[in-house]
Amino acid sequence: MTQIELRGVQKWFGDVQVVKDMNLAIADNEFIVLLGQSGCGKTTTLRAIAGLETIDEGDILIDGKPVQHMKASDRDIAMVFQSFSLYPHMTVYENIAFPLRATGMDRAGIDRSVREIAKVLRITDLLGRKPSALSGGDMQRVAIGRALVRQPKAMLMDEPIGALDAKLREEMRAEIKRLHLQQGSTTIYVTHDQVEAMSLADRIVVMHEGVLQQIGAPEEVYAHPANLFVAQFVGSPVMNVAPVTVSSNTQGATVMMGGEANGFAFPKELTGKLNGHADKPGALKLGIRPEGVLVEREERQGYLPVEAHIIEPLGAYDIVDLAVGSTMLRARTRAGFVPRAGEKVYARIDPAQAHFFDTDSGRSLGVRL
Ligand SMILES: Nc1ncnc2c1ncn2[C@@H]1O[C@H](COP(=O)(O)OP(=O)(O)OP(=O)(O)O)[C@@H](O)[C@H]1O
Repeated sequence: MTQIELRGVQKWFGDVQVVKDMNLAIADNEFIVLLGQSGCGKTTTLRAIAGLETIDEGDILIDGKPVQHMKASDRDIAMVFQSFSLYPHMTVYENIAFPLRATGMDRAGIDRSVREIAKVLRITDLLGRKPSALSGGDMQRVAIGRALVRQPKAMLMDEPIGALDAKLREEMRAEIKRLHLQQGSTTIYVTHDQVEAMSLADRIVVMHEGVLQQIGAPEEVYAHPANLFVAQFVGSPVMNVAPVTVSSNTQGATVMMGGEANGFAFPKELTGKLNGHADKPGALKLGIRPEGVLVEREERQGYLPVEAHIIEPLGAYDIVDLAVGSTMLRARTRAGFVPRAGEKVYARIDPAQAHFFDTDSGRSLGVRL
């Protein structure tokens, strides 16, 4: 049982505040991913939890007990870094056994634990090798084995697979997930890669400039981003965001984009849900993911004529840039659906997938249609 809680954590490096009033409660066995751009304070947060960094204000609690004044070695937390940090002169077996030797465990106990974790990580065959004879993925398996072997209260991982090539990263991602499901330890994982975050996390914590932006299950963060930063950081290709104006009559609402001539039809309840933003010029931005921009080759009721500019074939599907007046919208279509750039096609915005944001604060207005 390990719960971790951050209450009002603040951290400065000199004059620069890198973690701002961080509050977070992590449940036992939960896999939490801290996601954000380089420099947003993820690593500092992780290191503070591990005890490798002090904090200036707030509390860090492990199982309800404040630990911010406790030494790293007394917190019983294991950490895995991007650089593998194995002892080069020791075999894989000795590397994994090392943390157990320090605890004074007897030889038979150590042997049992090392073999058990090696089996889980499928590296039994490698126990006799030196790190120099391992692939990058195997080195990281060993580093994970060494971290897990003493059954720590929690496992912290800082971009553990960031240095591996794309194919291996995908493999290791699946393996880390399997390991977590099998071992079930409370895990905090740092990455700037949103695909990694989406695929691993029970909950994602999105950070930006030291400030927690949103905490939620991957599907929640993807489907209901709290603000423009989250909306454009999570999801690939990036969500389209454009300034819009909204007008309405008895039939329905119209969302204008890229000039007055381009109006997309929306249900009439939209205006009521915009909290007065519809009447304020410049107050609104619409966000729509490429899969929410629907494209047809033939004219259809409710679709606007638009011109296809660039077509990016991505194998399973295409990403097509569509000029809607002066605004460019990226749509996701079936492969080859729009045959050529320059083609006139017809587009609609799926109201159920549309997001509306306050221009000034960037906050989502929480409109659900
Ligand atoms: N020891 C330090 N002294 C001064 N500034 C630091 C120190 N460690 C980190 N910083 C700064 O604090 C900010 C947050 O760094 P941090 O490493 O936590 O970010 P990050 O989101 O993990 O980024 P990355 O993915 O690049 O590691 C950065 O601007 C960084 O330059």
